Amino acid sequence: MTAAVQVEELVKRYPKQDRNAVDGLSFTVKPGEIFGLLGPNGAGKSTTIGVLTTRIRLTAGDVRVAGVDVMRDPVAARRRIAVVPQQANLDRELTPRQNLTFHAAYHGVPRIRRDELVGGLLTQFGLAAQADAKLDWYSGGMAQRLMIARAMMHEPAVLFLDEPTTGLDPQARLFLWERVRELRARGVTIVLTTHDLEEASVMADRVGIVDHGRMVAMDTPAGLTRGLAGRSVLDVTMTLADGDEMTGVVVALQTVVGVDRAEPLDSTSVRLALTNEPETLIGPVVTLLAGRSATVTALRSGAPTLEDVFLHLTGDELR
Ligand SMILES: Nc1ncnc2c1ncn2[C@@H]1O[C@H](COP(=O)(O)OP(=O)(O)OP(=O)(O)O)[C@@H](O)[C@H]1O
Repeated sequence: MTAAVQVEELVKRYPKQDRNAVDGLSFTVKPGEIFGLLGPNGAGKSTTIGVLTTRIRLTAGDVRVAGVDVMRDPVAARRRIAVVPQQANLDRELTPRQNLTFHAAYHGVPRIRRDELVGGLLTQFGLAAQADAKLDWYSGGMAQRLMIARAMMHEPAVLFLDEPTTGLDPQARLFLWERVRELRARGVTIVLTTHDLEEASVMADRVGIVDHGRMVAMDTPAGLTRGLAGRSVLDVTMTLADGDEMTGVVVALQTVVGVDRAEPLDSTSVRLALTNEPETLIGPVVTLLAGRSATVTALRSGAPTLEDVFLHLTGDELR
């Protein structure tokens, strides 16, 4: 079976830069899969998507979408893909229906097929009632739904979604996730870039974590968290002594044997990634905090999340 996306040893070096933005990246996405591409800022995700969507010329490597080589035949590649950017780029002079039909016409979809598709997509994305209204009053959620519906008008094999639910409320997010799953059920392959690790773990069949232009891990979300087996987490909520600061507490907790990493969750709580069982850490942690005159008000242990995997692999320094 032809892979929906095939990236082999991709290298991209921007002009006048002394290092590669993408540095020998390889991955494959199967047809009908939702693949999440994750990574810290500057890791090389946008550059990779730019190459896949023919916007950026690669320096070296072999990149194919739906079997088409993006360098050899970018026009054919563009016919097989659709991109939904993070920023709304709808035509506000047009109605939602016109946004869809004009897009399809631009892509050479015959009128009969356009008319067949438009009604179904407006209904699927919950936009049928406003199909002929002015776009001006569209909410962020509606605009995002319309952009995905529009992207589907030329029936792409692969859909690229950049941060699809950033800024949406929980209802809008769930609605969108459901629609994206429906597209997958119809055989559309989805490549998702996101900083929302919950979105990645809920939505993606597989996740690739990129750092410094390389793939540092690739598996199902469950497989990635299993990889941190034995590394449970302990969330500690406390009242600090007057004059004490969370940064100092975090540094101190980092020194406790069995604590792999400590990171502040907010001004009163810290998450500890553990290499030992949580029960064995409660005593030392409470004692250390008591020594700083801090009072522990809540303790919660749990399994690692995709966020823990992400931080474990990419470190916690700011990029
Ligand atoms: N047009 C450009 N010219 C020069 N360097 C660039 C250009 N675009 C990106 N870079 C650099 O390439 C590297 C990868 O950037 P890229 O935007 O692909 O990362 P990213 O993972 O998408 O980051 P983010 O999550 O912040 O969007 C960064 O070091 C960035 O500064």
